Amino acid sequence: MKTILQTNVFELPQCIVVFGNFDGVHKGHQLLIEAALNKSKELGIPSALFTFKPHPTFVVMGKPEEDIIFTPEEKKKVVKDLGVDYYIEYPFTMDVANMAAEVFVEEVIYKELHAKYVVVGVDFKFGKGRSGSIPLLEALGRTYGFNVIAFEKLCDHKRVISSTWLRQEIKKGDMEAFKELTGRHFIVLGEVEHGRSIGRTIGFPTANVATAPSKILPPNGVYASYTTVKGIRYKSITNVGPKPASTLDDMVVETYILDFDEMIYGETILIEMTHFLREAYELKSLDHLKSLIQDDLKDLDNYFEKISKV
Ligand SMILES: Cc1cc2nc3c(=O)[nH]c(=O)nc-3n(C[C@H](O)[C@H](O)[C@H](O)COP(=O)(O)O)c2cc1C
Ligand SMILES: Nc1ncnc2c1ncn2[C@@H]1O[C@H](COP(=O)(O)OP(=O)(O)O)[C@@H](O)[C@H]1O
Repeated sequence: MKTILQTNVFELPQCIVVFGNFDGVHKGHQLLIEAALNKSKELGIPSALFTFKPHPTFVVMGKPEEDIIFTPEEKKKVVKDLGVDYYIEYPFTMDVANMAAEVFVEEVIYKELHAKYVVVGVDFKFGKGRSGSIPLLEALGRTYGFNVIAFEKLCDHKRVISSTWLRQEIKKGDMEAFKELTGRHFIVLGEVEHGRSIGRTIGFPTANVATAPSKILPPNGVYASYTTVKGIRYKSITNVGPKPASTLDDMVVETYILDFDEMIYGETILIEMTHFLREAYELKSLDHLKSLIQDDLKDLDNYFEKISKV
C-alpha cells in the first residue's frame, strides 16, 4: 500500500476512492472498502482510501481529539491488511473546512484523486458547513466524469453499526462485542518503552506501550490478549492502567507475553485485546502482585481453553 500522508499536493492515477473517517474500521466501513476493492478489480484501476487527520469534528470545534478508537498508525495498518492500494491521510485544517463543496470536488476529487468512482456512506457530507450531500456529488460527478456509489448503513440486530457504538462497547470492556462489530479484536499498536523494571524482578516482565492521550481504552484492568512481535503472534496477558509516576492522565498498556524471553525495547508491537478478565486491584506489595498474576495466568489458561473448543 502506498501512503500519502499530511500533504495536499499529490496526483493519483485514475482510481476508485472511498471516503470516510473509518474510526475503528467496523463492518459498515468494510462494506464500503470492499465495494471499492471490487470495483478496482473489475476495472483494473487502483483503489484509494481517503481519510482526514485530525478528525474534522475536533478541528471544527477547536478541541483536542478524544476517544479516538484507532490512532492513524493503527487505522493505516488495518486498511493495509484489507488490501487497499493508496492510503491518503489528508491534513484537515480550517482552510479545508471552509472549502465550498464544489471546490472540494474540483480541487481534490477531480484534480488530485482523478476519481473514476467515489464510494461513500449515505450520510456523507462534504465542503463548508457540511453543505455538500450525495445528490450534489452525483451532479458534480456528471461534470467531472466520476460515478458515485452510496451505501446505506449496515445494521447488526437492527441497530446501525457506528463508531459511537464501538466506543460504548470499548468503555464497557466488552472486547467480544468489538470483535462482533468489526470482525477483528481491539488493538493497541505502539513502541515498547522502559518502565520501572519491576516486572522482571517478580518473574513477569511486561512490555509497556504508552498510548496516545486521544485513544480510547477499555476500563483499567486485566485482559486476555495476543501480542505480535516481529511477525510472530503469542498469547499474552495485558494490564491497562495509569502510567506510574505520571502527573498527566497518561495511560500504559503493558503485556506479559507467554513463552517469550527477548528484550524488545523500541520494537513496535501489536496487542489484540480479546477478553476482560478482571478489574485492577490496589496493590499491597510485590508479592501480592506476583500472586495476582499467577492467578490471572490460570484464568487466562481457562479462557484460551474455552475459546479453543468453540
Ligand atoms: C497480569 C497483570 C496484572 C496486573 N494487575 C494489576 C493490578 O491489579 N493492580 C495494579 O495496580 N497493577 C497491576 N498490574 C501492573 C503492575 O503494577 C506492573 O505491571 C508492574 O508494576 C510492572 O511494572 P513495570 O513495567 O514498570 O516494571 C498488573 C500487571 C499484569 C501484567
Ligand atoms: N515474556 C515477556 N513479556 C514481555 N516482555 C518481555 C518478556 N520477556 C522479556 N521481555 C522484555 O522485558 C521488558 C520488560 O521488563 P520489565 O522488568 O517489566 O521492565 P519495564 O519496567 O522496563 O517494562 C520488556 O520491555 C521486554 O523488552
